Amino acid sequence: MIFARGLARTFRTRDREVTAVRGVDIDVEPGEIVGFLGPNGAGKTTTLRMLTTLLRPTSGTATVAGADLLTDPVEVRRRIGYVAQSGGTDPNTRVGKELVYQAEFYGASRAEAVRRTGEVCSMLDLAELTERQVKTLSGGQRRRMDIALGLIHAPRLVFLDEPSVGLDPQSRSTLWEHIRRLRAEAATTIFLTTHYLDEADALCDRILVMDGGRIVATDTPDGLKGRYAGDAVTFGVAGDAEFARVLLADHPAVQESAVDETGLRLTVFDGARQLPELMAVLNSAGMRVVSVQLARPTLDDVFLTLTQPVKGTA
Ligand SMILES: Nc1ncnc2c1ncn2[C@@H]1O[C@H](COP(=O)(O)OP(=O)(O)OP(=O)(O)O)[C@@H](O)[C@H]1O
Repeated sequence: MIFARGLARTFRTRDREVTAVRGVDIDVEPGEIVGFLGPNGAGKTTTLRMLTTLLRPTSGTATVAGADLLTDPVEVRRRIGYVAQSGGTDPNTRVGKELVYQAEFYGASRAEAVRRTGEVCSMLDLAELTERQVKTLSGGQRRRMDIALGLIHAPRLVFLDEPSVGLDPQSRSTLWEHIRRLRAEAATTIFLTTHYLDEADALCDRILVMDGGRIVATDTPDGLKGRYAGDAVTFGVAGDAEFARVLLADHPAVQESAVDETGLRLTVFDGARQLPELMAVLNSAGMRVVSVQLARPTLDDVFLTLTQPVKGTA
């Protein structure tokens, strides 16, 4: 659904050149929900704007929803939906009217526009709100309306730029349900940017992590956790914990080791699988293990492992 190779963008300011995106390859399969993560200034928005035809790449090629980004941007635009961070909808207009207008803008007849408005409203639980003025909607309802606008022409691929920013936890989880439903019921492919690692974890089949204009990792949320941030394993031992540490510190799966008041603390890649062997090493040296704890890493751990703070930014 997205096939991009070497996509790059440089901006020229008055006194210097800023390379925002340094040649990225992106592959997204039909029906996937893919999350785009990265610290401020990583190049996410610039990449999204290139993929949605709003910004011309300095170099590289891409096919988006089956159309060529460089030679056929008009067709790309017809085939995709783009939901920006804050909608520019007139606050006084009514929800249903705005959706019908948007469908007509994409070339639908009035009857077709009304039918399509009914469909998206039912999918996003907006059917009760079509007569409401936009300014009376709650934050969560407003975001759902923005998404409905992005879906009105039934695109096969939709880009969501930070979909749940500013929403309370309840509205966020409702929105996530709706995003999952879009994929389940309409087989829509979804490419979203987010700063919330829990959102990426809850929603995405795959995550691309961007840093310094490059994609530094691509994997499933669990794959990233397994690969880039080891599991925390804590052994309580009867006897000398430092001796236990020395026994295990050089084991190939052990990344870090330390002793504190809770016992021997290890960072272990693929901890659940390694645990029996680590215990066997201790047992065969005569150490008795009295307790074991295994904690999986969070995406925050992965994110901090993979991304570097940019100098000069907070
Ligand atoms: N029009 C522009 N002119 C000059 N520099 C720009 C322009 N747009 C973006 N940049 C620079 O390109 C880099 C990447 O910016 P971009 O907005 O793509 O990052 P981002 O990952 O979306 O960040 P955020 O999470 O803060 O939205 C930054 O250093 C930014 O200052």
